[in-house]
Amino acid sequence: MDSIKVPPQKIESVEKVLEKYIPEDELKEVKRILYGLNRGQIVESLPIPENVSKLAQASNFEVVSSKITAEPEQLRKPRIVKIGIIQNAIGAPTTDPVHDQYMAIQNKIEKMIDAAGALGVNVLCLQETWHMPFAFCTRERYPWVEFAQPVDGEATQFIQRMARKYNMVIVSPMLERDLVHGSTIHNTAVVVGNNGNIIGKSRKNHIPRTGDFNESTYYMESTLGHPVFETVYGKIGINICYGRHHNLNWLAYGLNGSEIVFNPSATVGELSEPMWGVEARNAAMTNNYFVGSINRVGTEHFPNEFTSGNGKPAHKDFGHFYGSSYFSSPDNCRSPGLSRVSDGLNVCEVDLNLCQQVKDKWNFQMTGRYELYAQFLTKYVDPNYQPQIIKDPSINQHSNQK
Ligand SMILES: NC(=O)NCCC(=O)O
Repeated sequence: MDSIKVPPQKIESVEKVLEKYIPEDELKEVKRILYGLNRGQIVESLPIPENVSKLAQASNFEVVSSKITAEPEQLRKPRIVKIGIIQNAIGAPTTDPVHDQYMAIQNKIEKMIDAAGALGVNVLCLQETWHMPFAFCTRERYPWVEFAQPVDGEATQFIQRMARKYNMVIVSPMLERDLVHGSTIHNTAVVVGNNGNIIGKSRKNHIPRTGDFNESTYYMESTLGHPVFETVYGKIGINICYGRHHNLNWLAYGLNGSEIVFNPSATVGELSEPMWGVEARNAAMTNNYFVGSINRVGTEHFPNEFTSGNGKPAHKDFGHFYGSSYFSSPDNCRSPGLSRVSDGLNVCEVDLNLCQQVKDKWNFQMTGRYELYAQFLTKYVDPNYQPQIIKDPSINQHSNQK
C-alpha cells in the first residue's frame, strides 16, 4: 500500500546491523556497554511459542520477548508482570473514508493483542493516537478531527472487549473529544482495567511546537497533572510523546509512585532518532521505574501539501516513523527493540521488586533535594526573577574580551 511503503535503503534496526557485522564474543561486550546488564547478565531473550509465531507471520508483524529479573527478597514475593507494547503503521491510505481507516487499524491491532494475550501479557500499551494517522502535521481540520472519539467511544469499547478477553490492563492512547467541555479535543490515554472497566485517563502534558508537529492547532496541554493508576498489576503512569524531553515530567510520574511509565509516541528519524535510545533510559534510571517506549512505524502520506514555517519545501509526509519500541529498566539495562520498519509486539517479563531494590541502592529519592528545587522554581517563575550569575569581574579589563 502506497501510504506506508518503506524505502528499501532503510536499515531494519541498529541491533540487526550490530549482530550482522560484529563477531559473537565482541558483540556480547558491545551489548553490555550499550544495553547494560541485568543482575550481571545480558538481558535474556525469551523464545516465541509456535502459535504466536504463526499468528505474527500470517499478519505480518514482529514479536520480540525478553526478561528482566530482580534479586529474591526474604519478606516480599517476586512481583512478576508481563508488559507489552505495540507499534504499527496505519492500515489504509489517508484518503480512504475515516471509518474505513479506523477499522483497518483496529483489525491489525486486534491480531496483535491476540498475540499479546497468547503470550500472557498483563499490561499492554498502544502507540500515541493509535486509531488514526498522525495527521496533525497538516493543520487541516477535516477530515482529521473526525477521528476524535469520546473516552467511552468505539475505540475504547474495542479495547474494553480485549481487556476482558485477556484479563489485561490496556492503555489506549487516543484523540479524545471531550463532550462535557465544549467538545474540545485532547491527546489522551485511557486506562482500561483487566475487568474491562475504565479506570481513568491521562492527557499529554507538553504539546510540541517543532518541525511538522503542529499539534497545538488541535489541542492544548493537559490540566490533569501526573496521574498514576493503581492497577492489579502495578502502578502505571503515561508520559505521552513530547513529554519525554521534559525531565520534570518524568520526575512527577515517579514521585507519584509509578512502577511502569509508558511513553506512547509518534516521532520521525530526522528529528529525534538519536534521542530515542537515551531519554527513556535516563528516565528509568533516575526515577527507578520501567519505561515502555512506543513509536509508530512507516511513512504516512497526506493528500495536500503542507509547510511548517521551517524553510522546508512544501511536502506531503512527516518523514519516516522509525518504530524501535523498547523497554528501559530501573537498573540501567534495556530490552531488545522492535524493527524500524515493520509492525511489532515487544513483550518484557519484569519483576517490579526491582524498582524498590534500585531505589535502595542508589538513594536518588533520599538525595533528591526537592525543597531546593521547589524554592528555585518558585523564584524562577516570578516575572522579576534574576538569574543567579556570578560574573568574572576581570572580563572587561582585557581589551581582547569585550
Ligand atoms: N508526537 C509528538 O509529540 N511528537 C513530537 C516529536 C518528538 O517529540 O520527537
